[in-house]
Amino acid sequence: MATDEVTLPLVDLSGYINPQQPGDKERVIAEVRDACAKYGFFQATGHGIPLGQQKGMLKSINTLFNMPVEEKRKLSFLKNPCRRGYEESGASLRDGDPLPDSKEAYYIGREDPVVEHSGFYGPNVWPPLPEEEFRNPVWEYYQSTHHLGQLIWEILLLGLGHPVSLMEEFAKRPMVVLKMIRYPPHRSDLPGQFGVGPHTDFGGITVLLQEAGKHGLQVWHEGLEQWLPVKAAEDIYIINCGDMIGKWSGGQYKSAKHRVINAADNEPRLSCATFFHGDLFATNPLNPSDPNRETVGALLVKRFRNQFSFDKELIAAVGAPA
Ligand SMILES: O=C(O)CCC(=O)C(=O)O
Ligand SMILES: [Fe+2]
Repeated sequence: MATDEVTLPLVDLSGYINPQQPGDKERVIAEVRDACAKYGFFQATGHGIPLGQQKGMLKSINTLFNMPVEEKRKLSFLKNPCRRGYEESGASLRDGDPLPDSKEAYYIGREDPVVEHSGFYGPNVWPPLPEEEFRNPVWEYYQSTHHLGQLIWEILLLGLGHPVSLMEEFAKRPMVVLKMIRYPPHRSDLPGQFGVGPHTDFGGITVLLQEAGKHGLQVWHEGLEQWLPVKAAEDIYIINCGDMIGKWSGGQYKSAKHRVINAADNEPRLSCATFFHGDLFATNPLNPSDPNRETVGALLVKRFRNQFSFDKELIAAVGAPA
C-alpha cells in the first residue's frame, strides 16, 4: 500500500461535545480509542474551536515572529524561571540528529502570579505587542485548547472504562503549555535538516493547529515502516498522545514518532501545539490502581533535568529520583 493511500482517522468530536442521539458519545469514545491504539494520532472536526479564533491565533504567531530577532532574543525562554518565551532557530538538537531543528518557537503556559515549584507554575512572558494583537487572542486560544485537551483526556479515560470523575484530581492545576512555531522554508541542500526532527511528544495530549495548505507533518506508521504525510487542512485539528499516555495506558494508546519537513514552496509554515499534561502532583488516571505512583511532575523533571535545574524540594515533592 502506498503511503498516500493511508490517512489518519478523522473523528467528528461533536457527537461527544453535543450529542444528538443515544450512542453518539459512545461512538466518539470508540473511534478515539481505536485511533489512539492504532496510530497514536487522529484528525478532529467538530472540536468546538471557532475558525475565527484559529485564524486570529495564526495571525498573532505571524506578528510575533516578524519582530526583529534582537527583540525576540530579549524574550529568551532560557533566561526565564518558568521556561516561557522565545526559542531561537537552531537551539534544539536531539541526540543522534546531524543538525538542530530549523524551527523557532515561543512558549506560553499557565498564568500564575508568582513563581512556584521550580517554575512549573508562574507568570508568562508577554512580548511588547499591543494586547489586542497578541495577548488577548493568544490567551483566549490558550483557554480553548486547554479545554479541548482536557476533553480528549476525558474521552481516553472513558475508552479504557474509567470514570470521568478521575479528571478532578488530574486537572486540578494542570500543566498546559502552548507552543507557537514558525518553520523557515525547507533547504534541500542541507541533508538531515528538519523543521522538527523525529521525536515522540513526552507528555499527555497534544492539540495541534496547522496553517491550512502548509503541509509538512509526517507520522511514523509502525506496520508499514513508513512516514505518513499528514495534510494541513482548514478547521481540522491533529490530536496525538505523548509518552506519558503511552506508558500509563500500558501501551494501549500509542505515542507515535513524528517529524516536520516544511513542504510549503519557499514559504514559512506556522503551527501551534497545546500540550495538556495534568496537575504536577497527579498520578496515572489511565490506570488508577497502578502500583507505581509516578506523578506528572516526576515525568516532567525526568524529561527536562538535563536542560534546566529543579530544586530539591520540588524533586522530593513530585517523587522524582534524586
Ligand atoms: O508543527 C507541527 O506540525 C508539529 C510540531 C511538533 O511535533 C511538536 O512541537 O512537538
Ligand atoms: Fe511533536
